[in-house]
Amino acid sequence: MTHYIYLVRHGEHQDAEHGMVDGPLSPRGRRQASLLADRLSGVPFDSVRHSPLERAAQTAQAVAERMPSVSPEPSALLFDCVPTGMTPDTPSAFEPFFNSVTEAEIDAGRAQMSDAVSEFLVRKRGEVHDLIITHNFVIAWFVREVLQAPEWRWMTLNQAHCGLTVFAQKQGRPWTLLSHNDMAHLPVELRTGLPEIYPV
Ligand SMILES: O=C(O)[C@@H](CO)OP(=O)(O)O
Repeated sequence: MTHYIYLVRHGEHQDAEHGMVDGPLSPRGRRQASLLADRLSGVPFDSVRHSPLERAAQTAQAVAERMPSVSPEPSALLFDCVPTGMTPDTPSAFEPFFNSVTEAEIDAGRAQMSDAVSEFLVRKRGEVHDLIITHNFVIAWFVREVLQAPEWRWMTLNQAHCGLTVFAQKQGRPWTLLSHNDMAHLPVELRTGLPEIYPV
């Protein structure tokens, strides 16, 4: 009996290039969400939870349209957030980003991620399939947590729009990262949301 958690970053949103913090999916984002729904259509999901932001809610809706038995539910623990600040080990290339984030935002992000890990990374009994549709930084934090990597490393992990990351846990075993940012369901022109240059 295995508990699976499928983590997906929402599809591309319409006004991302204008710096808008939220918005509906772009036409490309709707295609990504539809291909994601095809990809996941054979999975017997027990739950679908998503960030309350519109781009994540619309991505969850696209999956639910293909699977009438699932009812997506929003969770405030899956909002976009910044889980930690700059540390002595963080690559200096990230300094401009962290300079733009306030201490209050980081405190809130840290508290949110602590609660999210307690809520979502908990072993459920039996064969379980949970889907989580959320944001790049939230998935990065969960992956870092499963790998037990130092805190600062979340910032170096990236997921494409509608990329698929899967965790699994067998009874009595730790969480395993089965796949990370799998984009096999997305044609090359829909593989968006990754950095053009990866800072190291
Ligand atoms: O703003 C971003 O780059 C990421 C951070 O998590 O958010 P989103 O996945 O919503 O694009």
